[in-house]
Amino acid sequence: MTVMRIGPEHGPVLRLLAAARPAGGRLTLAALCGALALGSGVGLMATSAWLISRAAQHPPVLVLMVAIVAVRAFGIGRGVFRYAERLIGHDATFRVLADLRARVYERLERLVPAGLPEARGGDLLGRLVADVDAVQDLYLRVLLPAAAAVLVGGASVALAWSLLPSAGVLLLAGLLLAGVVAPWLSAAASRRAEHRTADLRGELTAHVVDVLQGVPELVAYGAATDRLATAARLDDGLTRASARSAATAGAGAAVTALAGGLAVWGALAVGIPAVRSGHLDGTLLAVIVLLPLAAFEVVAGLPLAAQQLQRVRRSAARVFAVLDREEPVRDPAAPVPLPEPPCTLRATDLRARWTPGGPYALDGVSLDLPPGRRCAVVGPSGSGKTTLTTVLLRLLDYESGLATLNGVDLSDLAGDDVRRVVGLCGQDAHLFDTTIGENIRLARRSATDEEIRDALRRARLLDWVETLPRGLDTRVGEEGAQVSGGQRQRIALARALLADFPVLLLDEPAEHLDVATADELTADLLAATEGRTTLLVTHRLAGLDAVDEIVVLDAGRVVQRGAHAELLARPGPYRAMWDRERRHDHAPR
Ligand SMILES: Nc1ncnc2c1ncn2[C@@H]1O[C@H](COP(=O)(O)OP(=O)(O)OP(=O)(O)O)[C@@H](O)[C@H]1O
Repeated sequence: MTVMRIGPEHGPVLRLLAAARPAGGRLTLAALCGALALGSGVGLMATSAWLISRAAQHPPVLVLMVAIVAVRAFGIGRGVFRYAERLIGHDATFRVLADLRARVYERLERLVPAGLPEARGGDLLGRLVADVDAVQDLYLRVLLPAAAAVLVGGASVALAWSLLPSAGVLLLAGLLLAGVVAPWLSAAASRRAEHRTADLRGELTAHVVDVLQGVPELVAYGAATDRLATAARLDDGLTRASARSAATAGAGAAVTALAGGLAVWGALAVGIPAVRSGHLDGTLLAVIVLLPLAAFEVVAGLPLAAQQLQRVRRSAARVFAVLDREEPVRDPAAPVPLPEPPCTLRATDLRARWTPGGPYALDGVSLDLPPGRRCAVVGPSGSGKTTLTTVLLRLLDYESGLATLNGVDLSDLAGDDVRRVVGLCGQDAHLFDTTIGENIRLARRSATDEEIRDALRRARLLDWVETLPRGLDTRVGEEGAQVSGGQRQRIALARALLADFPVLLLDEPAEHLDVATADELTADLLAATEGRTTLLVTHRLAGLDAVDEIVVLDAGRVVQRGAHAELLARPGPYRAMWDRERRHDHAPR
């Protein structure tokens, strides 16, 4: 049997169903338990109705025994099956969600930084958390209740029909009104509101994250009021959309209650004449009258489910938009195995840009990094330094020219393999809210405390760590907030040193530090990387006499290259940058 392949050309709901295929068995079992729970409810009502009527005739108690046992069984079964349905249904759903969330996260990892130019952090967070959460409703609140409603609704109609066909027809009509027409109307009325809800929630999360991250600037510039007003406006929109959804849900519930009431009256209207004419046993009248009460419980959740389906559709579309996003760098179908170290990284005449048709951020850049060589790339802001490291890390494809690792084209290697050999310590290296030791151990889980100390020693931070009462176990706070900027960068450097990448890229590691701290850090990291293949991106020139070659970039092109002394010896951009830096450093403050 061929299984239909579901892909991006299909709707989001169909794709969610396909995503649940591995949990199909569990979901079916949950649906069955749900149907048995609702069926027990209907059975309980019908049997109790008969029992009460029959008991009023004072028959021998043995006549009632089977019904009494059935009432007990249905009563217990209702609770047990409901519990089993919740347990199995949630277990299956959370497995599907965990898998989906992991897929979204993996895709985000591959998309950043070039594949999501317009993305906002909060919106992505919303997609990863709230939207993935929202799709659980498809399984728990739409599929399972709908499956149970079809099974139990059908069985209830069949039971009513077998007792009195006209009561069966009335029950069927009522159930169709409450279980098909009301949900359809609810879905139609709430489609816009539900779609707006998912989008507004994403916008509000993005805005709130943006505001929270910028609290110091907003307070300093007195701009908080404006940003809070925008948050309040988005929140109002969300409240209005939610109120509309709630009103529609209320209307759906009202239609269901009305249909249920009409079905009870209808059953009375056809049942009494049937008893009078002898077509229905008097003890069964209570059964056909009370049966709709239980049967309508089966469809009561469907208008809300139809509404939730709209919400799920929108959230799923937002999740699939991330999953379908084209990767900025495509791994080859059959990647070439990673060459063994020592490694030579070479770039020849590289041209690369961030957007197709946009300006070239790198326009003919060549670079040679044989084992042990240290190069610095300098140049004004926007000259393409970071773009070069991004290409060498295989996070952005180059358009022409060639970049090779031991002679193998980077494009023939898997990106993850390249990043096993070429490591980055960036200007905003992230510190996790844990201890200094754990932040460094991230580079190598098996590292011993002694190896971590050694990395810290090379990053010139060990003396400071040893003065701390808790040493390596000192917590660094969120984003390293409890350590200074210089210490943060040194922890990141120690991490990169511990990882022991054959080729190390350092992208402006001293960027956010004051001049004295920055120069000290640069000197220390140059001492720590002696003899290692290193590319240092910087716009400060102090200390660069220690590297083998300096490449000067401007507007994506190499405008000068050579050793520090050579470049200073002749007029040119490097000497102009150097003179500017000196003047700035010696200017009175
Ligand atoms: N993620 C990105 N998406 C789109 N364009 C980008 C991105 N990153 C950089 N660019 C563009 O590429 C060009 C080179 O930027 P790049 O960040 O490489 O310069 P840089 O020399 O590292 O600058 P700085 O010293 O300020 O970090 C710039 O015009 C910049 O606007």
